[in-house]
Amino acid sequence: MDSPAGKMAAVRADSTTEEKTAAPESKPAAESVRPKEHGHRDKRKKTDVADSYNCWFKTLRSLTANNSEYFERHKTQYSGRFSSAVCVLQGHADAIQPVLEGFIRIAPDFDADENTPSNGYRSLVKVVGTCIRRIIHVQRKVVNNRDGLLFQSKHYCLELEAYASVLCQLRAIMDVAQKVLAKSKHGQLFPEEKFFPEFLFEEAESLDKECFYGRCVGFQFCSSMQPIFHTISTAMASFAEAYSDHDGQLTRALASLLNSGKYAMNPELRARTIVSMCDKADISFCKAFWNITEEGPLQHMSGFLSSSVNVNKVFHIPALPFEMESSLEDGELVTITPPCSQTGPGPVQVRLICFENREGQPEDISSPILDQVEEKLGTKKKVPAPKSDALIIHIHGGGFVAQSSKSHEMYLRTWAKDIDVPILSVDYSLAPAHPFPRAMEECFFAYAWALKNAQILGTTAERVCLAGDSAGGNLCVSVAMRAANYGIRVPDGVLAAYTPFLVRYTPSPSRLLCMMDPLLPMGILSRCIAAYAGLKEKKPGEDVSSSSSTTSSTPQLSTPEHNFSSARLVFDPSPTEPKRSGEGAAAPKLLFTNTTGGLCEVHTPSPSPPSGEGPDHTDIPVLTVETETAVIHGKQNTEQTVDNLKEPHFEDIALSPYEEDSGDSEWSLTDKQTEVDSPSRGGAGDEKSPEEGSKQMEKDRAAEDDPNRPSSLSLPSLPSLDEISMAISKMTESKPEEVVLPSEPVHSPSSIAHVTRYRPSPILNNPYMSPLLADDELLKGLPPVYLVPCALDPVLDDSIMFAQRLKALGVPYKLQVVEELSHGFLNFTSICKEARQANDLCVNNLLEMLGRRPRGGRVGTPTRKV
Ligand SMILES: CCCCCCCC/C=C\CCCCCCCC(=O)O[C@H]1CC[C@@]2(C)C(=CC[C@H]3[C@@H]4CC[C@H]([C@H](C)CCCC(C)C)[C@@]4(C)CC[C@@H]32)C1
Repeated sequence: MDSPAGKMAAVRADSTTEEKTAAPESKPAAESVRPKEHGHRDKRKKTDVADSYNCWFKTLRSLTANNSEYFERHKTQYSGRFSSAVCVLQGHADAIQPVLEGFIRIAPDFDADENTPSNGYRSLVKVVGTCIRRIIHVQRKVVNNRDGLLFQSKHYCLELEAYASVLCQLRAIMDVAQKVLAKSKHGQLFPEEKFFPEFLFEEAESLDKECFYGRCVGFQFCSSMQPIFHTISTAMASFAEAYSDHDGQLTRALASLLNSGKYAMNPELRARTIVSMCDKADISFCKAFWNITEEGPLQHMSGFLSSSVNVNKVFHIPALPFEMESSLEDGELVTITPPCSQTGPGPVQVRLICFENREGQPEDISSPILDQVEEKLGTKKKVPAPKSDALIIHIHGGGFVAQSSKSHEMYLRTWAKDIDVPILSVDYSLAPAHPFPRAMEECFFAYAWALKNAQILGTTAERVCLAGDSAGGNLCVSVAMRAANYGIRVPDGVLAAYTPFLVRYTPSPSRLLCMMDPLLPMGILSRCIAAYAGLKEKKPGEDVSSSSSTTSSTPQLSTPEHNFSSARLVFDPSPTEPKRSGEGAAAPKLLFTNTTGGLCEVHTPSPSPPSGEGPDHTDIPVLTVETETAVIHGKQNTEQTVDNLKEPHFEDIALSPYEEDSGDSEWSLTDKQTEVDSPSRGGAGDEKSPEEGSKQMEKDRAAEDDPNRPSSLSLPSLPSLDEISMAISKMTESKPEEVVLPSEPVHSPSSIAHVTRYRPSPILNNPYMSPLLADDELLKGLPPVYLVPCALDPVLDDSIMFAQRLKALGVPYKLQVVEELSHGFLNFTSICKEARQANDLCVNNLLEMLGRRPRGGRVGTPTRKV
């Protein structure tokens, strides 16, 4: 087998090829994989970015002045609210502009490599830019329509008020981001551990997040994602209500269908429900909602929306130890023992998906229904297709607490058809019933078993890769590290889409995006961490010093506090050597090796996991196949005239939630932000000199070189309430009516009580839980890693920092940042064009790992040269 170093040479980057071939079709990632430009083009680009931002702020000011003046003169039912909304949001815009410029200036220092201009600071800048442009769009519509008889004054007023609140909270988030920056070392997106910033969590948690879940939900993403987020958040709010009133997944699904109308009609009510649910709901709510497509009428969705496959079977890998050849020493055998942590040994449920029935696969593995149909149509192939030479082992996401191979079937079937390789997806046991390291052990066991038993999966497994999204990507990397550590064959590549690599309560600029993320709100993320780590959530006022592992200084993984069988099974987090064959091979009944090869004594039989907590693990000695039906199938100034304002300018892009995205490059800031230097900001014309901000930062950067200064980076501070009020009163004398919009970021005292749940714990230092914490030796064993994060995803920084580590260690990697899409985009491939393009990118990565030609001749040899 090729050594990782050998493979590295084979997959080394030729980003120019990639750019040329990928750009037209795969917009989401192509922008961020575009190589750095040089010379005059590069300079022009920097000026473009600076100009764009200047223009947006100028345009906003002009429109605000125009609308403000208009509504002062024309008194109508909503005129007061209009005046106050536009003035308040202008106040926030003025306050945020110098801060934004500061971030634009420092952001390039945090990129993983010069060809990938992406990190959490860039993302925050981008989000603020998008918000400003949406406000411009709404204001321009007001200017265009306000004199018309059919002018929907209430609608536009509510829109502007909503965006005023969003901008207000963005100010607060930028403020928290500055504090994160101040605690971070140069180039590091995560602050140092010794600065465990509880106060940051307090601030972050206490922000009023409702504005992000109402009518502006998902505003940061591309236009085609917005109806999706309106639907999901409506479903989430109605499910939350149904969840508290009913038991049973089906009744809840039906009740939420009935509730959905009111939440669809009332975005503010929806937002309140979601925010309150995120504060209060426990992990079982997430499980129930995230699994909604697995039961009831939605369970057949994938059948209609995705490709048909001939093989789609669920079976169990028996909990029996087996031996494998060592990849390190010829002839040596390594014993692979069944997963045993927490609940004792148990089988692992897997799903085999294959486009066609292949040689070696058991007879009954193809679909009887499909067989009958094909027989009738006379298309039935009597002879199975020959064995494939490749295998994909897939590990699904779901925050470690929910979902299964079934909920990810939609894109897996498409992969099975497009790549035409058997896919084995692992239904690992879920937290909190099965905390770390159970899932990792099961995935590793399934990986090793699949290598050993490849022939019955219809493959010779000459090329094998691991692929996972979100939490599943994390598990894939851990499995690959473990394979290297065990000395067994490592996969030929790992695909990790939007993956968390640091599963602990560490802030970062991109993580601040969870304050507004429709899928991964902060309250839910923190509960996923606690569930996976087996930590008990600390209730306000509760003393955890005696109850938890948090106070333990032992480096050993401590016992999770719930759902723990009486089996004394302790997982040693240190990456020790596995048991070699003949060194006391396991006796599966009572004594068996634990995950690291040490002997464990079982005192009680392993209980079956409760239903809904992962696969039903009854110990079965043979491979069993469950039959499941295979489904066949921008010069403007304040003197600008109204007419000018009505004219569409270069920055007048489609911003309405339901309007088609223009696809203009203005949308995609990342590629324009490559190496953004200090932009000259003299022309903005506002009292707060942005240059002051930049100079201040320059000083800070110089001071940063002083090794004796612990916190070195800082940005200009936000203007105070008084400054904002003065700015507002300068623009208008009118007082707000009815709605009082915040002129300073609002904190909600009710949620402060929940911050107590963020606390460090030794278990959160485990490298198999957080590969970013793995030592160099462990990471060096990894095969090429293909990272596909999303620019607007809370876990973006995880991939950026992981890529930085891999780069430093010489481990081949490829980093392609997907723009404008949310975390979980693979789940939206059948309903969103951009998600489909991003999926194509993942497919091409997989093809490449498997030694095949990429589809459409796109994507050359990608891995960055280190
Ligand atoms: C001060 C700073 C604070 C920082 C705080 C710390 C932050 C910690 C950060 C990282 C730690 C990592 C923790 C774990 C990460 C978990 C990652 C992870 O695995 O997350 C996945 C969780 C499931 C999900 C949300 C997802 C993707 C797709 C989603 C699915 C799409 C459609 C599905 C709907 C139910 C369909 C409904 C259809 C209809 C309208 C009825 C939906 C929403 C189900 C849930 C998934 C990502």
